[in-house]
Amino acid sequence: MATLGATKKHKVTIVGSGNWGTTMAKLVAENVKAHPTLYEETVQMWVFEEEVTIPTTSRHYAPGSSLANKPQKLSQLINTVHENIKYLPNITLPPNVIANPDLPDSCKNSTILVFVLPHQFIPRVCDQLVGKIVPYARAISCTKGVDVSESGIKLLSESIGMRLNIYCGALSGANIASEIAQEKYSETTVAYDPPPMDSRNPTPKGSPTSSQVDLISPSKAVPSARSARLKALPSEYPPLSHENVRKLFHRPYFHVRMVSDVAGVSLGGALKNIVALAAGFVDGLGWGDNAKAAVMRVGILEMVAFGKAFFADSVHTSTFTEESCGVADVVTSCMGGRNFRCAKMAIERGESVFEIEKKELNGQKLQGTSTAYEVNGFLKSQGMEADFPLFTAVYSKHILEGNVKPEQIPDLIERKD
Ligand SMILES: NC(=O)C1=CN([C@@H]2O[C@H](COP(=O)(O)OP(=O)(O)OC[C@H]3O[C@@H](n4cnc5c(N)ncnc54)[C@H](O)[C@@H]3O)[C@@H](O)[C@H]2O)C=CC1
Ligand SMILES: O=C(CO)COP(=O)(O)O
Repeated sequence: MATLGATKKHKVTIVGSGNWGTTMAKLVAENVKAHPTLYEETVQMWVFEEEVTIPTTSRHYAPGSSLANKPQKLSQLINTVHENIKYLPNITLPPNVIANPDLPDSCKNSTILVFVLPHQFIPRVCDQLVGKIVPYARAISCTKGVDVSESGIKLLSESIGMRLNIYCGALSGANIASEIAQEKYSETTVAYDPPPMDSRNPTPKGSPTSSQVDLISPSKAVPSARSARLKALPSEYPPLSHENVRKLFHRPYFHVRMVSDVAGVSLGGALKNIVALAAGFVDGLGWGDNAKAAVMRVGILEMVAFGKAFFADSVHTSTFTEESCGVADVVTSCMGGRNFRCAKMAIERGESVFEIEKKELNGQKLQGTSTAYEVNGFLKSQGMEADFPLFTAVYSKHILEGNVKPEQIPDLIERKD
């Protein structure tokens, strides 16, 4: 897409700086540098500030220095050594990543906000940004989870969009962050359904009209959520077409497929974390690959069924089967994801997943446990727990602590018809 007439460039902020957040900052910073007509050269990365001490195993540990063994602010350390030694150790960040602990300041005048936070922190972070961002900003949610409240279930993209009155797409895929940070090949799916006023493309045949698209419309699952009117992206900025959004994320080692199914992409990433816990439980019992495959098969069916039941108007089933954010993410997460690894360790050591998370993840957060809890609460409210036996079994075992033993999973997920 040509940038003819554009006099401004997009400013990008990564909202989050964990394992995936820092990896995102790295690859986006590489891309803004590669596309200087579209994007400003520096990328802000909001850091939830904490004090860290450089571990003796770090390449930045200098025994005699005044900073050795002294707690330092994580944001300052990142800007000094160009590494997030706590959440993404041993990976050098490009110098155009600027760590910033001040949330509104990090997002000031940014036209693109990339949300990469554990999902439980999204509401509070968004609330702090209300009125502090440009009204025509656009967001992409890279977070995996859902937002369940008394009013129903929302995708995180919906939740971010509604809280901030902006458009929000989603990025999700078979994406173990540490592999991507090391520039090992992987694929991802970016769902971005740009309003025609952003893309400045002639509206393709069969597409919704401008007046339909410039509303943030909640899915049917949230009947009471409000709709908000989007503010057009000023014409001084390059259009946010699929092509230009792709340029922000695509790297030679990180291949992006653009789609329009925001609901499918968001749901796949959220629900696969429940499946990964189940895979960890059966692996922890020493049951081997066949058991894991059985759990994955049932989990994928429940993911599709969940989309059809609660997001029927928006989800395309093919997103789960054809794109990286569906089956491929289930596979990688059930082989090496944190949810899988912690669930497996929990069974092997006879401890709860929560204890393992605290002991083993050094501040990183699991999303499967809270998602299992939230999805179960929603299913219960719909009287549909029995329709999702795998999601229900994971919740029963690990949130209610011992109602169900992992050995019971095969019987619980067996179809009764
Ligand atoms: N790590 C991975 O391989 C991948 C992660 N994701 C998703 O990305 C999202 C973010 O995960 P990661 O970047 O891996 O984070 P992480 O789990 O590595 O780190 C936790 C982050 O939460 C922050 N934090 C702690 N307390 C906070 C608070 N009160 N308010 C705000 N932030 C707080 C910490 O500073 C840290 O940045 C999750 O939804 C995850 O499922 C998606 C794909 C890959
Ligand atoms: O989402 C992921 C891989 O795509 C990472 O999953 P975990 O959070 O379980 O590590």
